[in-house]
Amino acid sequence: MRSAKVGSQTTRTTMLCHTYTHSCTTDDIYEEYLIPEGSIVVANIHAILHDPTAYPDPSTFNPERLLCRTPDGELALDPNVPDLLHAAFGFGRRICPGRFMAYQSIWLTLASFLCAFRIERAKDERGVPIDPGGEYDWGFTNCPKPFQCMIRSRTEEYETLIMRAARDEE
Ligand code: HEM
Repeated sequence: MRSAKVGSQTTRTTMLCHTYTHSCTTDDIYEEYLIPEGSIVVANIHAILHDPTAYPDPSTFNPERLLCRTPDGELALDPNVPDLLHAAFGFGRRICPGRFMAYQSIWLTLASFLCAFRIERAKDERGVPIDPGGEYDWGFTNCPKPFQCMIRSRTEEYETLIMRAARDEE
């Protein structure tokens, strides 16, 4: 990761282009490039979050990369791994104002979901687990391509609760 002066802000980025988002308030130099005043600049968040020097083997789904053991043997967030939030919500004056709500909503949704459901690979007709493949669409934002999986409630109690909530919604 490198630092680039963009207008009056300092932005951590690996690639700049003149297409979208931040508008330079003065002429600026990034490496050998002149970025004239008024240029629109977008940070390549995908490249930042796939920087192999910060996140080795970045395309592998490996949430453990963010964890370490404390001297007491407890699991904790590894302070040596750059925080994903540094880049995911943008930068400077135009940083996403919904980031706190988004982050808390994602945390609550995932924690509730994982508490109530077990997610496993789907099985074929012979009972062999089907590998989801891990392919992604390409675009301005990337989503996984559709894949099969098996979602089951972890306990009968959860199942009753979920069925009751679904009935109440009808
Ligand atoms: C995971 C969820 C979200 C992600 C990853 C995300 C990411 C981003 C990013 C990258 C930007 C551009 C920042 C920049 O120009 O540097 C942005 C802008 C913005 N986001 Fe979000 N966002 C999320 C959720 C939300 C939510 C929940 C809200 C509102 C409740 C929201 C409202 C906005 C607004 C209004 C802007 C434009 C800010 C401006 O141009 O001044 N976002 N977001």
